[in-house]
Amino acid sequence: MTQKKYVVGITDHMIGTPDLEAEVLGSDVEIDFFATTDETLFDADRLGRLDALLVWGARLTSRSISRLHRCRGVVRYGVGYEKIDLAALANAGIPFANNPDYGTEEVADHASAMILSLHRRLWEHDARARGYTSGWQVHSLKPLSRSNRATIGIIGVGRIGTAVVNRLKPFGFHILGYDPGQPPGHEKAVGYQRVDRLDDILAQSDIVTLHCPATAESRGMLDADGLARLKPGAILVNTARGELLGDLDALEAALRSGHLAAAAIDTLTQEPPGHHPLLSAWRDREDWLAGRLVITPHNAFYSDHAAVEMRTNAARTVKILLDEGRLRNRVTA
Ligand SMILES: NC(=O)c1ccc[n+]([C@@H]2O[C@H](COP(=O)([O-])OP(=O)(O)OC[C@H]3O[C@@H](n4cnc5c(N)ncnc54)[C@H](O)[C@@H]3O)[C@@H](O)[C@H]2O)c1
Ligand SMILES: O=C(O)[C@H](O)COP(=O)(O)O
Repeated sequence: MTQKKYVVGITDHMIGTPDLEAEVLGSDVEIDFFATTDETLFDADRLGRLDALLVWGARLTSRSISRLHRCRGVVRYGVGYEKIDLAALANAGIPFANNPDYGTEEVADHASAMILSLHRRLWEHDARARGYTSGWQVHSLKPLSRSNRATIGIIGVGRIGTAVVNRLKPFGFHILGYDPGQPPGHEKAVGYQRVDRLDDILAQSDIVTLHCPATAESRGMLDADGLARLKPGAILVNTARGELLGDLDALEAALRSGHLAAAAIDTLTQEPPGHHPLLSAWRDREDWLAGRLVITPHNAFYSDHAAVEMRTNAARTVKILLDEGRLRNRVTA
């Protein structure tokens, strides 16, 4: 067997077989496949041989980073990078890149579908219609506002937030956006009303949808305190990161009291989720919660097309790094 020029590590089992990556990386590259998300199982000698590392769900801490002796770059398959210790990578002199564009349309579709179905109270109507004993239309729930009377608050108007604005504007919703990272004028270019304080967007929106990353600043922005600042009867959609919410106790209390009318979440702090009374009520379709909590398994990004694009783009980023010494989509701490 001929000696390969480079060794690229790929995590993890969610990939299945790294065949697409092999095709993009070419015959110069040996792939060392770490079929796990458990970083503690990454073998030190194997890490030490890598010229580049491509990660998906695995956490990457100084434990593994200190063993990447010859690594020229780490690339993440996804957009979010809260599981990557960027400071440790910077200390080790290893650049990092994410994969920003592959699933923007899918996440925007997913969030918009959640918004529209909770706004129309579809799942609550479904639950009621299934259990009806007399009458039919009398089961229409109230309140149920026309879309051009409802306000949507978008927190984080980046790629996905902007795509959500573009999808929902034609329905007539009034759209507010809170994003301190966007320059003045962004709101005109995209077509939303800028709000400069988090508290204001929480207080003014009938529906709040989260599209910002999990950072030291944004973690817990909708904990018990944040939820209390929402308009009574608001709807919450979270396709960004579970860490933006507080614990499930706070979400349960807000749903039980009715302060939060409904919530749809694609991302949780713990995935898959453990045991919690709120999750049991959701699994058991308890009457008080029926149709008011929608949970999807962190698949907002997924379509068959996005999955191929994600893997191909991420592998191409590694290929460019190895061939040209240039890391595209570089992210700094
Ligand atoms: N559920 C999924 O499958 C899935 C898929 C892709 C991305 N995501 C999540 O969605 C997030 C957004 O992705 P994107 O591609 O739009 O990223 P992006 O970088 O294009 O946009 C994020 C925006 O959030 C803003 N922001 C940062 N901190 C903020 C804060 N504290 N308050 C308000 N705004 C803040 C930034 O200025 C930026 O404009 C990602 O960070 C990731 O966590 C989830
Ligand atoms: O950040 C992302 O791109 C999405 O959330 C999907 O990737 P992840 O599930 O690996 O975070």
